[in-house]
Amino acid sequence: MIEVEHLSKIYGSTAAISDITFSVEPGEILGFLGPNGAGKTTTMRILAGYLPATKGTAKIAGYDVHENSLAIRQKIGYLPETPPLYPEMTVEGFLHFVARIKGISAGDRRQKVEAAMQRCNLQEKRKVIIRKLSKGFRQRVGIAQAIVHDPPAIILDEPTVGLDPRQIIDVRNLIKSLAGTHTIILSTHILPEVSMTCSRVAIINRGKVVATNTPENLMTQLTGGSGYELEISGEPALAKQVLQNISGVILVESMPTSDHYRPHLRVISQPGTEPGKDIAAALIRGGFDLYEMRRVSASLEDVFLQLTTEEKQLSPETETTETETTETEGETI
Ligand SMILES: Nc1ncnc2c1ncn2[C@@H]1O[C@H](COP(=O)(O)OP(=O)(O)OP(=O)(O)O)[C@@H](O)[C@H]1O
Repeated sequence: MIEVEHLSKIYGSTAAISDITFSVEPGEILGFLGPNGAGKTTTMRILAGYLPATKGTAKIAGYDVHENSLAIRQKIGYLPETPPLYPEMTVEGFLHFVARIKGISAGDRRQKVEAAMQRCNLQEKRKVIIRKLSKGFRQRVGIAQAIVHDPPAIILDEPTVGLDPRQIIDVRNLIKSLAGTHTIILSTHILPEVSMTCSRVAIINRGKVVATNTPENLMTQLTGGSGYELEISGEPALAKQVLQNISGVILVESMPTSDHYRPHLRVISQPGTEPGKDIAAALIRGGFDLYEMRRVSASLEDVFLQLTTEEKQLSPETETTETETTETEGETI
């Protein structure tokens, strides 16, 4: 549904994004995760047809976003970081206005606006002036304006920024409820947002996509699976030898402890294996005491930090050398 190929954007001498390639399958929510300045907003704007790329292509529902920027606006709903609202209008009045400028026929408008309000749980606020709404409700109006014409693809740029914890949960649930019938790309710098909301994640850092996968696979791929932490007695080097021969064990390493503590070991196991029972049995057989054994798994945070600090890449990326382009943009509804 969304296909991005070798996309780059250069501002003067700054490469905001550099040769990025990814796709979003119909009905899925892709989290576009990266730290501040990584290039998320730039990518979202290009996808929404508001900013030309320097190089590469982006297609939504088969349309090139640059060559068909008018047609593409019928195919997408876009929520920029700051929702484009008219604060003096009522919720219902504003959504009717948006429906009209998005080309919905007069006969269909009422039904489409009702459907968007229902989806975003806004019926009780229909007569309220937008200025008087809480930030959470304003964000729901922002999402309602993005979906009022029932677009197949939705682009959300940092949709929960500035909301309180309760509002964040509401907006995330709303986004999840849109999956299946819509294809969604959601940019965020918040790690839990992707594991809670998205079926897949593309991690972007310094303008490059450094990994794309499900959150679970990313963790497995980068850590070689989950593992165990052990507290034992005896000589750690000997224990390592014993443990390294167990089927399913990839790596055994000593964990730093001060001298007067018992040795601690970390055992990394192959994805899909559960060698815990064998580990315990081998240690006891080998004459070691096992004081503690804990299951540990990497968090998405570990993966993110690894990818964005060491710039470790799961797939090779190519550098681009490009020159400056001019930019024309105007963020209207
Ligand atoms: N109009 C512009 N002119 C020059 N440089 C820009 C412009 N817009 C963005 N940049 C630069 O491009 C890079 C990517 O910016 P972008 O806003 O896309 O990142 P982001 O991931 O959305 O970050 P944030 O979460 O902080 O908004 C940054 O280095 C930024 O300073």
